[in-house]
Amino acid sequence: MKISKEPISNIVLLGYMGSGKTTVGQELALQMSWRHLDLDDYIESKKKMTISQIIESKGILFFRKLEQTCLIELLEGAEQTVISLGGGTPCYYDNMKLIIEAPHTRSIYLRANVPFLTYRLFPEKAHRPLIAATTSEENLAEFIGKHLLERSVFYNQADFTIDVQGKSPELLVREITGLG
Ligand SMILES: Nc1ncnc2c1ncn2[C@@H]1O[C@H](COP(=O)(O)OP(=O)(O)OP(=O)(O)O)[C@@H](O)[C@H]1O
Ligand SMILES: O=C(O)C1=C[C@@H](O)[C@@H](O)[C@H](O)C1
Ligand SMILES: [Mg+2]
Repeated sequence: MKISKEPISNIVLLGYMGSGKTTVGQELALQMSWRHLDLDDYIESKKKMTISQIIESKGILFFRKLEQTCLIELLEGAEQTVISLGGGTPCYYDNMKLIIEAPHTRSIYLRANVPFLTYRLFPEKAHRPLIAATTSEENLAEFIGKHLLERSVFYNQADFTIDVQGKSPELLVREITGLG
């Protein structure tokens, strides 16, 4: 965790798909009267395409490079801002280093377990290109289990971790604003 006498002026939310980064980020920004920026939304409005369309037409590598460019743009301009990342953002290139070293910025991992993510994501898989093709909850759980294990190495580098299971967005916002 960084040690800084400067006040925190940005919060970055990270975690697996479906952990609530967008939902909690919106609520947190509202409560703090800060700006909310969602990296997936930023990419989509910049390219005027959905993430699914970008990955389908240009490929995953193009998307990951674009994601890093956009991450840097958001971090550079941020002040009193809550930034909700995409699920994979911290796990590519040196993105996690960029997040950790961003000035006046606190990173928070919204952690959820495999059964919870499977339950939440299965009905919503259609607009999430990495899991859209999974055919059953069992297949999805197996995919998430392996994927989360690989990604946790990056997520665990966040300044703070909060477990999200069974908590409303409002309760999560209270936990986040109560962090030291
Ligand atoms: N704390 C919560 N309580 C109840 N439902 C929630 C909560 N957080 C998120 N949700 C719901 O879970 C789903 C996924 O949430 P959300 O889109 O915010 O996740 P995400 O982490 O931004 O996912 P992605 O990485 O795909 O962008 C949405 O239907 C949302 O309404
Ligand atoms: O977990 C991931 O790799 C992704 C999550 C989404 O937020 C999007 O950024 C995209 O669908 C990729
Ligand atoms: Mg999101």
